[in-house]
Amino acid sequence: MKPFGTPYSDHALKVLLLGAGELGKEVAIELQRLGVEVIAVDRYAHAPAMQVAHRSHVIDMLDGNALRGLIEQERPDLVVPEIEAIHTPTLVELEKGGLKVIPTARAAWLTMDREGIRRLAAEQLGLPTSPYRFCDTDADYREAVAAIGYPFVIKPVMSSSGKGQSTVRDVAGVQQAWDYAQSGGRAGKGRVIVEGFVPFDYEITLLTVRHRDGTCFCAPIGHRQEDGDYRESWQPQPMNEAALADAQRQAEAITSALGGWGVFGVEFFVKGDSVIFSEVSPRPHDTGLVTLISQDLSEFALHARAILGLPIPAIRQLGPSASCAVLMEGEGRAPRYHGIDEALAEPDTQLRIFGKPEVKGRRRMAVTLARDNDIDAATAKAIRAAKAIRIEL
Ligand SMILES: Nc1ncnc2c1ncn2[C@@H]1O[C@H](COP(=O)(O)OP(=O)(O)OP(=O)(O)O)[C@@H](O)[C@H]1O
Ligand SMILES: NCC(=O)N[C@@H]1O[C@H](COP(=O)([O-])[O-])[C@@H](O)[C@H]1O
Ligand SMILES: [Mg+2]
Repeated sequence: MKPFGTPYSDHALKVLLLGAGELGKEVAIELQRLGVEVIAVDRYAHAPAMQVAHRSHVIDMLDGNALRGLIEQERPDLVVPEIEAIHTPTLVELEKGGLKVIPTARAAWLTMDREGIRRLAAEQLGLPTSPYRFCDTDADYREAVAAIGYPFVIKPVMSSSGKGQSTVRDVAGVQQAWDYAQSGGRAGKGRVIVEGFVPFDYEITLLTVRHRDGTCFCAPIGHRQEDGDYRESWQPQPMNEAALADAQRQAEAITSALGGWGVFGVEFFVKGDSVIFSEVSPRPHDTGLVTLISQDLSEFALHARAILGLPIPAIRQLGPSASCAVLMEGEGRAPRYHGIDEALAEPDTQLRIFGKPEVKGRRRMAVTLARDNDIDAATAKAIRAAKAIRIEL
């Protein structure tokens, strides 16, 4: 293996993070600990990962020319996508010329669009999924609704964190859900997916790590979502052996089809023994923030090790744990955080404040982490800590 260099020198090992949010901030910290030079990129200044990177750039990552220009200027050893909204065809092109993209440019391209990953999972690999249809027009949509029936979930094909997503229970909600999907996608108006609603018992994220010595799995993470965005997550989610084995089999199938090295967040719905694939992130997952307190190597440390070609001989569980997202709603800049002392008063509790410079609408600003004797106690403790925090604009 090549020796690691020194940051700011001409032999530095350079990582370009495309997306500089809270997940990238933790990846940047882990890379820094290994002496890697980290360059953070996002659409706005002072993004969380920029605050801990060696250097940063503000560009529109959906602009192929801007993206190409920056990569040619920085000449990184690795490009690490942190969000989906990137001009991935440019990454595919540059990869042909030798650029290394994590996990692969094709994986970033396929997963930025719900259609790419759904067709790969359901039609090529035969994984069980909800029934689905893709629609471009109002007429397609009406046909899809008739075919799929109620309740259904509609999402823009390009969106994340529940943006533009609705669950529709009867005919009264059909039009409003279409209008919301047309305004909530990151690429503006366009294609949507209509999915049959899966009446699951619980849902999980199975963090799957592809590294130089093979594939390994973290213990399953259970989570609760509201408006398509995660509120609390906990680990380990109890599962029967058959369901866990099936989830691991499906995670292995989808991640090996995507290829490359790194952490993947594979999302499943579980009903009884049946495990239904939902989607996959070829990068650390927000519900995996719990691993900051539940594992000796968090999902961010695992991502850093995997992408650098380092060994992962073991992942140690530290005990039942939970995370709770701290959201803020409103409009303004430079918020103040009150109640941090109260939030950290109980043992085995931690907090990460992301340092986001601005709020417009609803935004995740921090996360609380807790460990306890069981997942219910850990979740209740993480929620108490989150409730203690008041964010003032
Ligand atoms: N077909 C479905 N049936 C039942 N629930 C669903 C379905 N699709 C989505 N959901 C619910 O909405 C949540 C968010 O959906 P999904 O993961 O597809 O959105 P997302 O915008 O990609 O979110 P993220 O980027 O945070 O992963 C799911 O975790 C689940 O709780
Ligand atoms: N579900 C995906 C997810 O959690 N992504 C995380 O949120 C950031 C965007 O936050 P913002 O919308 O507040 O800028 C992203 O950069 C990533 O860290
Ligand atoms: Mg999801």
